[in-house]
Amino acid sequence: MGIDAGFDMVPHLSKGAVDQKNWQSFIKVIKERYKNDNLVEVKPNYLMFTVGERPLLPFEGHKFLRFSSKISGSHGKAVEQYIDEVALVARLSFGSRVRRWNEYGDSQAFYSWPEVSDSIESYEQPDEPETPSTIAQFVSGNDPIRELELPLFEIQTIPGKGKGLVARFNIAKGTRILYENPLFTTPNLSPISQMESNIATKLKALSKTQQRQFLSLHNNFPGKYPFSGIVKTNALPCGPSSVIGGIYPTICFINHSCLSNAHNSWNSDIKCETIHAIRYINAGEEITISYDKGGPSDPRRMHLKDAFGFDCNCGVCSLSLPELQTSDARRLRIQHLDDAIGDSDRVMNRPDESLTDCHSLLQLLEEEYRSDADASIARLYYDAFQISITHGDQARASVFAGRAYKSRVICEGEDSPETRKVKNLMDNPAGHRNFGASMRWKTTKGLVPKGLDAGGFERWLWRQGR
Ligand SMILES: C[S@@+](CC[C@H](N)C(=O)[O-])C[C@H]1O[C@@H](n2cnc3c(N)ncnc32)[C@H](O)[C@@H]1O
Repeated sequence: MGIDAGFDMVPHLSKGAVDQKNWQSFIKVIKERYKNDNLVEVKPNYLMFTVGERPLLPFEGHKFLRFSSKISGSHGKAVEQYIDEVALVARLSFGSRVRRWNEYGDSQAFYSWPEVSDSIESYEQPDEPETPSTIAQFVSGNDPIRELELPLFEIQTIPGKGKGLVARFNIAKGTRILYENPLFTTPNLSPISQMESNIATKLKALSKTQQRQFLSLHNNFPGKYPFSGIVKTNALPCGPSSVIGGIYPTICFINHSCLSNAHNSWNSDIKCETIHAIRYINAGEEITISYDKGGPSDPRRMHLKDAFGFDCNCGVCSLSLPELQTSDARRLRIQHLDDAIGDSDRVMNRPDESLTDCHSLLQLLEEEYRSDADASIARLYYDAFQISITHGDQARASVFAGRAYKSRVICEGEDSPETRKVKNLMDNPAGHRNFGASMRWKTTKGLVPKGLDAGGFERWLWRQGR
């Protein structure tokens, strides 16, 4: 039996410099205090008090919600003493943000247990470093530009490309830059005369302002079918393999780059196209998305010419010949690995090879796209999830789904149906339809190892050295 007791940090700390500095000083004091105490262990990402329910203090303060344990048994007194001491030091650093509570006392715990256990799970893997977009955000962790809801971009003329969107402020990775309902959606109809009359009918149903917005969009295919030309130049598919295209008043001004800094995605719940920054974008920089699916430069440029009617002059297409050859070789290998990973026979019969391919693909994506490959990386981690869960490995599957979730949040946001799907699978990997097809790698979710350093964790995750 026994009672739960501890303290919560309310509100929790931000990623801002002030909170982080205070947390580091707090951790330093705690480390110093317990440096000769063999019940307090220093792990790669947290301090562990090896009494009671083994409460932890993470090194990343923004993740911390609660320090607590059940106070019972022969160690009861010792646990209580640790909680008292740590709470006292925390109070000196964070004042009334430190809220003491116990199960039978007057003061209640602030956070729910699922929130706390999610936060504790996140201690295992450190976050990627982020670059704040303003000084205020650097100091306090809050983003005043977002709070004031200022538009993050303006439409400007871009040399050689017509109009385009340019960032007005520094934009942090993962920021939703804008989202828009389509003016209308349309399938790609044939013959083109039918397409033209279908669009004309849709246009009639729009307001005058919306009609003007449509007619002001660029047309790379002028001639007998002007409406179809505008649609061909500007439509974005409503979903990765959708044959329906959407036309947007602002999003259609975003130009293409083969190494884009933003990602477009159709959110079927809110019926909007969303644009997210997939890397840090500097104020004054052009915001770009990718109109195609990658691949080496010749077929890629041919596709852009055929489908959208322009010769791409982006940074990748303008590389020197040796650099372009290196990029092409990587992109070709990316395509081959992608195809090999999709082979379901291999997933079933030689899953270790499929997983090794996922790992190689991850490294290639990071080399070719640097940190800007979140959409491809989300897909890759989802593939690794599927390989693991097909063979009953819930532990690795939950980690892969967690990583797919993080990447989806960056390029689509928390409210995307795809993001929610991978989040559910992270919590309940066995809920996937392939679970149980084989039990060759059977594990439970609780078997994710704890306390490994980053290299050791990756070797475990990718089943290396087995
Ligand atoms: C959807 S529109 C983008 C907005 C367009 N720039 C405008 O002025 O309305 C697509 C067209 O923009 C131009 N464009 C987009 N990306 C480009 C690039 N990387 N290089 C050259 N032209 C580009 C091409 O004319 C393309 O057909």
